[in-house]
Amino acid sequence: MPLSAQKPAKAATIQEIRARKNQTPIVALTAYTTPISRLLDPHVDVLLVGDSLGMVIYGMETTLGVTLEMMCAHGKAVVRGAVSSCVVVDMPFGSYQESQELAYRNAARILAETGCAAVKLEGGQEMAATIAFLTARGIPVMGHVGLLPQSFNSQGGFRTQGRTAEAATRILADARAVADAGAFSIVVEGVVETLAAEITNAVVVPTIGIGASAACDGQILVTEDLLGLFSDFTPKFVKRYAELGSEVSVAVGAYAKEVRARSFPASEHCFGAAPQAKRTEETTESDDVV
Ligand SMILES: Nc1nc(=O)c2c([nH]1)NC[C@@H]1CN(c3ccc(C(=O)N[C@@H](CCC(=O)O)C(=O)O)cc3)CN21
Ligand SMILES: CC(C)C(=O)C(=O)O
Ligand SMILES: [Mg+2]
Repeated sequence: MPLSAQKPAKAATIQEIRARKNQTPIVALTAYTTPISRLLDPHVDVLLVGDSLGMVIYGMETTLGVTLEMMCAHGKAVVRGAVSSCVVVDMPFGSYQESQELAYRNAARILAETGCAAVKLEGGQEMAATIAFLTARGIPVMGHVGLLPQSFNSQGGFRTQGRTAEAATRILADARAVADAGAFSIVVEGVVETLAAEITNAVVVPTIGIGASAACDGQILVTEDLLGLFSDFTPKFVKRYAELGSEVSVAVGAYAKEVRARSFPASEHCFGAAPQAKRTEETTESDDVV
């Protein structure tokens, strides 16, 4: 295959994202499937295959039940639809916390199976050594501090973080540790604006906020949230740019009504019977002309 027929190399994209510190904001969104990946790709810098897929497309109540197999399957689908954006895949709960070696094995599997550019993992100072281990061995890592959905049980639910001075100091130290360990960017989730600004000023890599104010170097949202396709909950930080859930409901309601009234399918949706005159002895049921 000639080089020109191949997708543009994504390897440089990590450097491009890293270089966006204090530049124009990084635009990021989640994607879990090829068609959504294709639709979003021209508009965004980063496509995150988030473990939020457990809640958004598998109906789980938290992200704790998401598996490596699910992340690999959806990661592969998103990479297929992405041309110019940098695809990052979340490491699921239990796939990286136990040891640096296990984290490396699972991150390498995600990169090898999906063709994504980087992985993301949740955690601050306690994950810094793991981030250093991966980045030193060729696996780009996006960090994630503040509200950590995989720490649902220890953070007391999906709660805004860093409200006390002590907590804010710890999260700032988390972000510093993750940046020092070699992460190329950091998701900052669910923290008050002053803390998001402090973190963004303190680290040399871009911060990508979700529920973390405009003080960050970029923004990310769950795509289904902004499209109005997910309504189990709507956090305060979500802005709905469309109401596709309502549109789906209207369209499907119209289809159901027409099927019941036998007005769908109409003649233009039907394969006409072959004209009698053209039928020959050798025509069989199976090769009937449509
Ligand atoms: N669809 C979806 N969107 C998300 O943003 C998202 C997921 N799923 N799944 C994984 C995590 C969970 N997230 C969440 C979920 C709920 C709130 C929430 O209800 N927050 C309250 C504030 C709670 C508090 O601080 O006490 C809010 O009103 O925003 C926040 C983040 C973010 N992530
Ligand atoms: C919301 C983003 C940051 C995420 O981690 C996810 O979608 O899983
Ligand atoms: Mg996630």
